[in-house]
Amino acid sequence: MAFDIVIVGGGPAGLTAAIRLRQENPELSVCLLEKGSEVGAHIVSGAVLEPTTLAELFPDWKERGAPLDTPVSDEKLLFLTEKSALPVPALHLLMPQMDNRGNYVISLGAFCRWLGEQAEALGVEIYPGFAGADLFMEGGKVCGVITGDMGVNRKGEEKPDYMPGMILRAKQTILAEGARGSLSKKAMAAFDLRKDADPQTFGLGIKEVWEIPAEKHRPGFVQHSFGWPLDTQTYGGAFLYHFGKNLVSYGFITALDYRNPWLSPFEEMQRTKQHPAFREHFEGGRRIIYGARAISEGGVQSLPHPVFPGGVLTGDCAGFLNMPKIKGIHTSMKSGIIAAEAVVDAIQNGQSEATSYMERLKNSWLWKELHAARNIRPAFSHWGMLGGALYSGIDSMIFRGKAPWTLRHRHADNETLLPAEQAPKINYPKADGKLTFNRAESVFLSNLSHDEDQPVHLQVQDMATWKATNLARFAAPESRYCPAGVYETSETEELVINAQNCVHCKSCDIKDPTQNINWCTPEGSSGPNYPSGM
Ligand SMILES: Cc1cc2nc3c(=O)[nH]c(=O)nc-3n(C[C@H](O)[C@H](O)[C@H](O)COP(=O)(O)OP(=O)(O)OC[C@H]3O[C@@H](n4cnc5c(N)ncnc54)[C@H](O)[C@@H]3O)c2cc1C
Ligand code: SF4
Repeated sequence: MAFDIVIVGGGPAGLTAAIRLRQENPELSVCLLEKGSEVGAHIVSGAVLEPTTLAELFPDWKERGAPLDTPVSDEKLLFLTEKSALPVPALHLLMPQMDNRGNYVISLGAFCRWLGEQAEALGVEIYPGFAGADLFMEGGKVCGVITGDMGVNRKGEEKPDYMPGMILRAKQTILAEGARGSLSKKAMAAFDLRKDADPQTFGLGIKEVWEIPAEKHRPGFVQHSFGWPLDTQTYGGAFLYHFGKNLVSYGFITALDYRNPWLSPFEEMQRTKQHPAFREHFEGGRRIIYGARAISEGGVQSLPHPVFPGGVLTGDCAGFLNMPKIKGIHTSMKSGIIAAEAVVDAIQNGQSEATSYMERLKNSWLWKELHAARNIRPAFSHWGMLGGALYSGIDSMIFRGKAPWTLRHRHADNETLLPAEQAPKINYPKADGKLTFNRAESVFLSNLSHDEDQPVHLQVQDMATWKATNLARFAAPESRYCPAGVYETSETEELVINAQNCVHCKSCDIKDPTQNINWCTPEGSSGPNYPSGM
């Protein structure tokens, strides 16, 4: 099949790019692939939306019925100790990036479904349930993508319902796969796009949605925390947003450059709910959805060159997220708009590379915003939690993001673990089944579908390396960082992979110490089926 443009990924970046392409030139044929069973099925986010880019895309978004129903009404940033919570005073002055006035708490899944409808109304062809499994290369150039085979058994043999992958040819391919995209990783390696960039650094966001009693619901209330339970060298914290009809979105982000291999992001997330500042929000409620996803935290200094022969990178797969704001929706959407305009330009001028993308990015508010935010995340890696918090106050209030230096990211996340014997073990409390839960009960709420009789999509290249490094040196850290309990160590010290539980967060691809685990796309439609509240 041949199109002018193929987009891989139906998140905010890909859908926005699709819409802008057709707004710019309704003659262009645009196809969008989404590996989830429908648009929104694999989407995980907080999500507080800054509506700036949406207003650029559709100035009449209100009349079009965009699902932005809960304006932010009140917000708090708390520094937690084990028993107490200190609110950061004069928040908007000290940390202007945390100012959420004018923003909305949304379900990003519902928002993406709405964007999908807008795209289809403009003539974009959306194919949910189809994963982009490989880049289609010809003459050193990306000429489209190849979708995954369907109907292959665990041994790699064809089943009766076998359907080979399709080649979708395109003049330009827009990769919009979100953090640690599998095709984006291939494109970055094939064209050496990261050669001038700092290592990308990621966080793992784990999230639950709760339904709580109406009398306790405070629509638009936003709370963030830092400090306890993480140690002072680990970056991260919790968020809690009241939205929709008696819903609360609660989650915890743990930076994946953490050092202690005994740390479990899932357990950190569970135990934070027991803190008095969070606990009260869940009392009398019930947990209805669970999910997890990596985010790209590195900022502007970790961005790869986003243009390659035949295509571009947009959104979180490049790393357009503003970490101090904990926001990547409006930035991903903006990169989608800019990418679309550059791609239209390239096609109209018969160019194979959308060379104007970089220049357009550099002239945009997106670049200014990311540039101003660039030193805050690395400050926490350099000076720990308190030093980082102090630096971020100084950077925001005195330098206003214009400090004449740029702090670098020195390590990739897979390089930071200490040997297990040099790190303190962490005793996590047992789940109580009411407020806190174990992984198996949690993954049940991700509504997974995954045919077990298909090739394992978590490819461990070399089991001997796993034994010598992961098991012997780091005490099998994947059994703790995987939020879905996919990895277990058997009694005979073999690695067991429960691939059917994978929620596609991509943390194993990022954090595995020797980069021995490669996350590949499973059959289309596999994975979570998050409902609209997510
Ligand atoms: C827990 C958490 C909380 C967050 N909170 C906020 C917040 O409050 N505000 C905010 O602005 N941002 C927040 N973010 C960040 C925000 O969600 C992301 O920055 C944003 O969703 C990135 O958009 P994207 O389109 O680049 O990628 P994604 O949203 O990740 O979408 C990528 C899509 O591509 C699909 N895909 C991937 N690979 C393939 C493939 N090979 N073939 C086919 N389909 C593919 C995926 O299934 C997915 O649907 C949060 C993120 C997390 C994880
Ligand atoms: S197997 Fe990997 S990608 Fe899947 S849920 Fe676990 S850590 Fe995430």
